[in-house]
Amino acid sequence: MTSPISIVFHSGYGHTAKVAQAVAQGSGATLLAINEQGELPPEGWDSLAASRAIVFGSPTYMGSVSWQFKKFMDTSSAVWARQGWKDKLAAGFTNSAGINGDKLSTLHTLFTLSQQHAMLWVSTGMMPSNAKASARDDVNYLASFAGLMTATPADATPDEMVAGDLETARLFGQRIADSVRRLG
Ligand SMILES: Cc1cc2nc3c(=O)[nH]c(=O)nc-3n(C[C@H](O)[C@H](O)[C@H](O)COP(=O)(O)O)c2cc1C
Repeated sequence: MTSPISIVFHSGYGHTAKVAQAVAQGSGATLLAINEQGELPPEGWDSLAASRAIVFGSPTYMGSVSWQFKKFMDTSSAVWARQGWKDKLAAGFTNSAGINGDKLSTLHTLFTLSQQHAMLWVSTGMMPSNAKASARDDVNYLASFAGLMTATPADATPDEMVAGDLETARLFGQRIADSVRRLG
């Protein structure tokens, strides 16, 4: 059976793809990768049209989404014109090198995209790990509420990503799947 949840994402070097896979593990979502030309796979737009929830994912490049993701955003204006995604659930995630790195700016871009499409935004719904005893591997160590944030040191490979961040991504995926079940 096709999943009611799609994850549409771009990843230049494989790190955001790893996060997307973890969100998919938690949510059972279908992955739709935007390629280096900023294009969806052939079935992509139809899959999005059939989805109950769409999760947007992009690396943070220069404090915003990648140009490939922005091309997808601008192409989605055709869907916007007929309000094709109205009342679908939406959520977003971004990965970058810095612990901060202006990731919130990217999440705001994804949120604004969802609101232009009249979608219903799902937050992380997770408490932060922000106590003295908290460790980098704890769930939601980056303390993000608006959407999922993960941070990968600039010289780390996708296989060296922080396990706690990937667990946070799985839990975020579970919350999106729960939201789909609850809201129908
Ligand atoms: C063009 C470019 C711009 C970047 N800008 C930022 C930035 O603004 N903030 C940050 O923390 N990291 C920045 N980075 C680092 C990436 O976010 C980081 O390497 C990330 O893991 C890349 O994800 P990807 O492998 O999915 O492309 C930038 C990397 C590139 C290539």
